[in-house]
Amino acid sequence: MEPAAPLSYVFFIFIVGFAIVAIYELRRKRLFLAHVPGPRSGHFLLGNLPLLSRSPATEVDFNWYRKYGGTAKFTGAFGEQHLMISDPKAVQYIMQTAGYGFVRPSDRKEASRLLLGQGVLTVEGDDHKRQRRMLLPSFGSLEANTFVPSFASKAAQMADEWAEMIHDGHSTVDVPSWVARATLDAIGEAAFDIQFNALTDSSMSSSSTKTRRSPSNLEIFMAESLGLVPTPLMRWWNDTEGVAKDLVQEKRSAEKNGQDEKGTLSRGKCANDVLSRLVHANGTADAKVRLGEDELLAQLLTILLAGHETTANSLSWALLELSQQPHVQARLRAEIRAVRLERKEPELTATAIHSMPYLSAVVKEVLRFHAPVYNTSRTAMRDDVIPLSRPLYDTQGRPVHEVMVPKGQKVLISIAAFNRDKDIFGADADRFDPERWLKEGYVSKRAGVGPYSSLLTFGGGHRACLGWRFAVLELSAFLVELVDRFEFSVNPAMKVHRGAASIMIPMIEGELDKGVQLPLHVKLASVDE
Ligand code: HEM
Repeated sequence: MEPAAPLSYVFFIFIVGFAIVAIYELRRKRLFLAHVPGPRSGHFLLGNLPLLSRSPATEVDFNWYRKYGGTAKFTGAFGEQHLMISDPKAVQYIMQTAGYGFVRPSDRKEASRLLLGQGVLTVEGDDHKRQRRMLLPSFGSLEANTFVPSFASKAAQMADEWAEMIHDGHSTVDVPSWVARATLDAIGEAAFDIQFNALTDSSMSSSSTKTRRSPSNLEIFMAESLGLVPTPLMRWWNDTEGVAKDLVQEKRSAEKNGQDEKGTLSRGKCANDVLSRLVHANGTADAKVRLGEDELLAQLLTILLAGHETTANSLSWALLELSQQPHVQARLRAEIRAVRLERKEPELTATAIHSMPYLSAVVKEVLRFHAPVYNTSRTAMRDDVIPLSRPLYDTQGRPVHEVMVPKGQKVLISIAAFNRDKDIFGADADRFDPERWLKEGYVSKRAGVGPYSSLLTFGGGHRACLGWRFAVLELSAFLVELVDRFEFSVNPAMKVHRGAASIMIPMIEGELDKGVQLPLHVKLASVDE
């Protein structure tokens, strides 16, 4: 009888086999993208990832858009080739036409699942369709409109605090730390009818972006290596190792108890807030589509995470832009005051906001120019062909109007670069100018993938942001209250840095270690303006 092969041989054969399969797969994928242009790989192990992770947010996206158009390949960890795409037709195909043919990468989903549970942000396919169908009615325009007075009252509460801080005619306010708390209060009330009282409790700094910073090579390596662990193994790890899961569970129980005290979850009472509406809709839905208790609770954390820092950071960027462009600020203030004077309403309403075209143009331009979610990832579920609006050229200089991608191809959709596309937003797309939205036909409507105008800021297709109407109205309500009362300016010597966290945060050059911050000068706006 032959002696059993020593374990080391088996291990060696396994490693060699694994390496052969991996190299074959890498080469096969490379062939697909042979004619796609892109930068040289940087780091020997991590490719272009250190450049992408450590550059100011959106800088690489804009450089590659200028150099290669809306389609470029780049190198990820272990030599794997990725696509960066902002070409409008390609984005439309990936996010909309291909249905669930392109999904969120499984490693990212598992990380989100740990944090959020099985909410609409983390599930795919039929589960996603079902959850989204249950959620959609709670996020309609009528529903969002009802929250305008509540958004405005949170803004007014913050404005009162700022007014108290003004001495000798002005004050310096670190905008993100305030707006993070005010928008947390706003989403708490609108989504759950919960008073977080973050504005009155300054120790409750809600912004998790405070602790985020640019990752080291080791951190990038760890994140990418995690992606190589098969999904079932990660799931097993999550389910059994469970420390993080316990934490999430604790959160869920706390939320559940809070809601149960009011009888909202258990009785399905239909109050105004998103969660109550959802619970009510769920209670009356067909059993086949109804969300389980875990799924319901997962939506809670999802909405809080998806809907809070995004809006808070947009507001910071909006106030920075207004500080840098006093003429835009003055024109906006004039419109706000004229409409308020004419309507003489005791509180701000959605109808008043809808009768301010310049406000709408400013909000759109801020969301275009400073999209807080500046990119999003997808993985191809099958070999596929992505159509392009603008051709690439093969080695013989022949135009190619589509890109063939293999199953498993990772795609980074650059929301930021899409929002600067000159074919959609005009030759001056790199300039902040709300005026473009007021000129009939200036912004092309052909790129109809996003839910809000021609922007990709809220994603698009079947996974488009559910809370975009809330975000737009919340931003508008805050701007109305703040710009009516204050004049904003900025120290021209201060260089603002577009911080690359998972969302884009304002930071200050020379003080990046302090995390998110944006000190602006604030004084009471003259009443005669
Ligand atoms: C300026 C503010 C906001 C921005 C820029 C933003 C952006 C986005 C983007 C880009 C996506 C799609 C991500 C992808 O396709 O991978 C998304 C999804 C989502 N957003 Fe927002 N969002 C904002 C505010 C909100 C608010 C206020 C809420 C809730 C009240 C919300 C809830 C959601 C949910 C639930 C999803 C997941 C939708 C799905 O997967 O079907 N967002 N958001």
